[in-house]
Amino acid sequence: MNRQELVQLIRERKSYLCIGLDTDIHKIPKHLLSHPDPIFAFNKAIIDATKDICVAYKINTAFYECLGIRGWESLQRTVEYIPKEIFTIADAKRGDIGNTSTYYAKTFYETYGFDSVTVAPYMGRDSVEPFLGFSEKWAIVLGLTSNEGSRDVQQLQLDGGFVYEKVMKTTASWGTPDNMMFVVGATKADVVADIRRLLPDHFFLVPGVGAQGGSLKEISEKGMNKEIGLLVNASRAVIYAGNDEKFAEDARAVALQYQAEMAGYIPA
Ligand SMILES: O=C(O)c1cc(=O)[nH]c(=O)n1[C@@H]1O[C@H](COP(=O)(O)O)[C@@H](O)[C@H]1O
Repeated sequence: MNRQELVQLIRERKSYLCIGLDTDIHKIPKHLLSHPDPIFAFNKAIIDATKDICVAYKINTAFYECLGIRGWESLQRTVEYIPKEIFTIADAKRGDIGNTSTYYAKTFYETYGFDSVTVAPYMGRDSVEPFLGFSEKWAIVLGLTSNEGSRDVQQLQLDGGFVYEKVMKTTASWGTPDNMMFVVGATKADVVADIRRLLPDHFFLVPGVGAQGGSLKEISEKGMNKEIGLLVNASRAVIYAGNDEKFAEDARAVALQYQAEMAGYIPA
């Protein structure tokens, strides 16, 4: 999916909601466990219940990889089930020497057909560039992450800024706002306006609302650009809103609350 299509989808749906399919076999409703593929059964119900109000689904591969071959099958069924007009993110946080990154990129873009993959930029230019050479595919690079540990390295002070600022500015020069986005944690709303000034045109993937306590209001007010430029992810707060037969309905109700709030922040 290209940037124009993504922006149009956001405007049509008045939504920049990304739903995180962090589907944990231990947390899904018990009645699904008799299904031949419980993870897919859960995801299918969530997708059916929310596909008209979100613009992206983020599949965190950890929850699938840990189940071995069956997990990869659930992942594949899920990504194939997501309607083509919705942006898909493989949240795999990859990045290695160039030769290996090329095969990570092929895995997620070609074998599984995702629109994007999350990438850790620590190994530098040759580890990120292989994710940028595919038409209408996106590398979503870790910028300032939502977790406590972001203080350990990302928020260290350098001459003239923080490590994360240097990393984001440098990494941005390897791609364009048409093939690269950045992860900016919702829990870091105090510096989002500064990051937006540094990178006025890029999309930001913003995880950390809901279970991690980030503010949708603050992130929206400080992080939006003229093309909206935000995908705000919620995983647990949406998908585990309920835990019985009506879990998908409960997920929709929470997703609708986010969407309604987002509609209020999108300028006419
Ligand atoms: O890259 C990510 O998606 C990510 C980056 C980050 O800084 N913080 C973060 O929470 N995430 C992911 O976003 C999701 C957040 O899940 P919830 O806290 O349940 O909404 C998880 O899949 C995390 O792995």
